[in-house]
Amino acid sequence: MLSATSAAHPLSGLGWDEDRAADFHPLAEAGLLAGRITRIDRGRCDVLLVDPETGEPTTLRADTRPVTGADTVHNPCTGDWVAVDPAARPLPALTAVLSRTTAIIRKGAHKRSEGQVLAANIDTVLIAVSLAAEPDLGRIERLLALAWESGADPLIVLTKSDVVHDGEFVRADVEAVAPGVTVLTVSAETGAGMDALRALTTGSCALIGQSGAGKSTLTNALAGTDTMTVQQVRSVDEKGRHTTTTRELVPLPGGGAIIDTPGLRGVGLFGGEGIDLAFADIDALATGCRYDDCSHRTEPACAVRKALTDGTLPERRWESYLKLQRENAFIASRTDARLRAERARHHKSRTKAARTSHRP
Ligand SMILES: Nc1nc2c(ncn2[C@@H]2O[C@H](COP(=O)(O)OP(=O)(O)OP(=O)(O)O)[C@@H](O)[C@H]2O)c(=O)[nH]1
Ligand SMILES: [Zn+2]
Repeated sequence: MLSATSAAHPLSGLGWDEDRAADFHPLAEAGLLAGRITRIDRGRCDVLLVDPETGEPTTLRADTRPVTGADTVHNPCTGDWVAVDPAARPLPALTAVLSRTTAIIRKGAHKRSEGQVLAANIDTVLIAVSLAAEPDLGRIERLLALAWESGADPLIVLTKSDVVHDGEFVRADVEAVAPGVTVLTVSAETGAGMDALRALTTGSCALIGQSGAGKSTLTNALAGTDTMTVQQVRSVDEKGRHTTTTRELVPLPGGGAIIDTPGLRGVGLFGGEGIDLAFADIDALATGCRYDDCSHRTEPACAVRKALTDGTLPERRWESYLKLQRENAFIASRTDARLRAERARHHKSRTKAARTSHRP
């Protein structure tokens, strides 16, 4: 499991470093243990930490409720570094979630304007795309925006290269929609490309992508284990059934760790900076427009429209960009409205409390 090469700290392979240790210092003084959440389900989580008696890594089941509240983005999730009170009864309990360096956050389900955290404290977001089906470039752009927004580096992994002959062509198409992002072609089946992938997954990684993209198979191949259940029946339409139901962090033999996530169907974005990074080419084009505030609609000397006319910027990509921008503006407005409502409520209850206290 965790290699013994990390003489410094048994969890350094998982990203425990001096900064985190410094953050944690006062909590350690209070008798709490530092650990990383490897999986989480309904009020409980598994935390990988160092057993204070043996000095060896061990997994402890802990209660997440003391640090769980209405603010979904700040609730503990897989990959979080946490403080555990080992003496809590009837179960050890989480008492704090350390601040995150990165986090993949998507828009929560049910059209609510809150975020759902898929994975925390990762260095690389692996976007798995199956070569067995026609790649959906729009979906890849969306996942790239989600990945960039997390603060981690995206890496695209085209899976199942053994089932196609035109893998290199697809790779060129995908590279064209992923400026600045490495695109690897792999087969977990034959092992092709897996060494290159291993070389790039030495830190903490999270795998995202559609159901059936081969995420669990990749996780198992990288981890050299069968921790994740792989879909047994492969559907003809490649949509697959959802096999992975929980996000799990699996330590990798060469150091580092991988978090497998359940297949994502519709991914709503939560935050817009990732869009700008995913469409860095459009950003760069826009600097060539005559007007700084060009809307790229009717202004003269618009570099974006020129690129659309001469085909340098494909219409599909431009539409995809506008769509994500619109969606993000909508989310931002809803989030602000919710925050405004919250503040108003808070204000109202404070005013009411003040009035009551002034009445006889
Ligand atoms: N031929 C071939 N099949 C593969 C490869 N990798 C995965 N598969 C198959 O693709 C199917 C889906 O793989 P999974 O790993 O379960 O996909 P997943 O992305 O984890 O799916 P969810 O857990 O539902 O999100 C399984 O039948 C795998 O055997 C590969 O490299 N080559
Ligand atoms: Zn313009």
